[in-house]
Amino acid sequence: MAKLVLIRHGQSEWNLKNLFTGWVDVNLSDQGVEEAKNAGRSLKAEGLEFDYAYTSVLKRAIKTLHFALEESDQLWIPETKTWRLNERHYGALQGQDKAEAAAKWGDEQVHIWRRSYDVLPPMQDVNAEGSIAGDRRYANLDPRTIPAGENLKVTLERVIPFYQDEIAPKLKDDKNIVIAAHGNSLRALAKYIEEISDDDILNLEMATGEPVVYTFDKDLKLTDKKILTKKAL
Ligand SMILES: O=C(O)[C@H](O)COP(=O)(O)O
Repeated sequence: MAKLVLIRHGQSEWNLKNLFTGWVDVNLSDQGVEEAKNAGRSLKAEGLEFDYAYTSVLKRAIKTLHFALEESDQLWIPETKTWRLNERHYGALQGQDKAEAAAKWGDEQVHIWRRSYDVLPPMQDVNAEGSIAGDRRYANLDPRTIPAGENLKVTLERVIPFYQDEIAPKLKDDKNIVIAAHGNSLRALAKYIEEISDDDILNLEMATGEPVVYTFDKDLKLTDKKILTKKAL
């Protein structure tokens, strides 16, 4: 029975400041570091042992993975970083205050940008401050692949092929996998794995630093989902 564990990164400095973040590479806050370590302790308490780890190319997820693996004595396992697990690109909203955006455009519009399945945020100008143009970590990507703003649907369309090609075959081979990534790249994965409808995905939230443990049978049918909540520690 293969296990797949999803961990949303611990609180980031921009989560703390309530800023739209997306592809901006911000660090974990002090609380986020503690959340990541706690996640690792709960993995250890559950006896979860992994064969492979995956994360994004953003430090809040990479560090969360490392803190969690260190706390569970598994820092040695093979690890892959990919832009495909990055947070959804929040377009021109990146860097803006979420409360100020709600005051400017209205709560409903901001909620639609944040949680609707297929409404795109305003696109980011390639020359805008904080744009990833020229960022070495994306240098090998086809420029047409680099987003200027994504909704959950577009995020899912880049996350799921990676899952199908890289992760699903390993789960089928009975390997245990941990993924440390982001609220919306993980919502996309959860939507696919749990077969959540386009409407119902609006209501799925991923808490920071709370591992979600999926169990699959040998045909990759989902047999169990368990959330290791923070208060369980
Ligand atoms: O990118 C961000 O701002 C957050 O990581 C997730 O944002 P959300 O809560 O609006 O989905």
